[in-house]
Amino acid sequence: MTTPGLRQRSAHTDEEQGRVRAVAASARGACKVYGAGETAVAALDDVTLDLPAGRFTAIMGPSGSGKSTLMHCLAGLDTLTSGQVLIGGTDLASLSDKERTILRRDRLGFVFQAFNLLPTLTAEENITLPVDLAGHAPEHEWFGTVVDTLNLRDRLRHRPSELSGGQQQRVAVARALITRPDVVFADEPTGALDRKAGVELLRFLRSVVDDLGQTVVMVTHDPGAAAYADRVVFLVDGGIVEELTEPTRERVLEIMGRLGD
Ligand SMILES: Nc1ncnc2c1ncn2[C@@H]1O[C@H](COP(=O)(O)OP(=O)(O)OP(=O)(O)O)[C@@H](O)[C@H]1O
Repeated sequence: MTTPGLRQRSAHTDEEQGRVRAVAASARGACKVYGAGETAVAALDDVTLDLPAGRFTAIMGPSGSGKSTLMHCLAGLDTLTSGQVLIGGTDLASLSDKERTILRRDRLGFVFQAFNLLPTLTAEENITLPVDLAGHAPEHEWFGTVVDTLNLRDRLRHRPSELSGGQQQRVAVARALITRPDVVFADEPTGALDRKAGVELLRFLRSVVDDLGQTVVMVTHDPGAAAYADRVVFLVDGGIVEELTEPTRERVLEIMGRLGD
């Protein structure tokens, strides 16, 4: 996989201008323990992390290092044992279950390895589902921008079974973006795609960040995929052990080798 030029453009611009970015989401002293007593597992061990707005962050680490747990806790899909998660300044622990569900629906987007599209709905209906469920009308201009950025304009009337895997995942990304979320969480988004479709999807995710100013966080095992991010955070045994800005596949591979994956 080649390193895209677009990523370097945004990273350099930031550096040159010394710009301080807003934080879209953060974890503060985040700990998560599963089980109790002798069988207790510390899946997250004092993680403090800021996710800057308008950036693409990848989370990597060996199997069992806590990547999914971190993403699930950041996204309010799971709760911490101690510490804090803030989404745009809102402490998730201060919300009731219902408020947290609404925050997830209105302010976060999700893309999973399996596309999770509804088979009976068209691509357009799948994309607008989150706003339809919230009882809002889709913003036409934003819908058009998202559809054009993801090159889905001529696929809107197709059902998922009439789309390639890559196109289905682009519909899933468009659906994640339709509410203009604070953060899009992507869990192995290229895991079910062949190499070519995977590269294409990563380029689209890059342009979602560069052209639409969205914030993307991606868990991946693939060093080539991580190289599309602005920054890679490496977890081992539930803690952040290393960070890399302007990653290349080679640098990511080298660090992962050192971390024992
Ligand atoms: N629901 C659970 N109950 C008990 N232990 C859990 C649970 N979920 C995760 N764990 C444990 O927490 C640790 C971190 O798991 P997690 O799934 O976050 O790692 P990961 O880095 O995403 O792994 P992988 O790359 O294999 O998906 C592991 O030791 C795992 O066994």
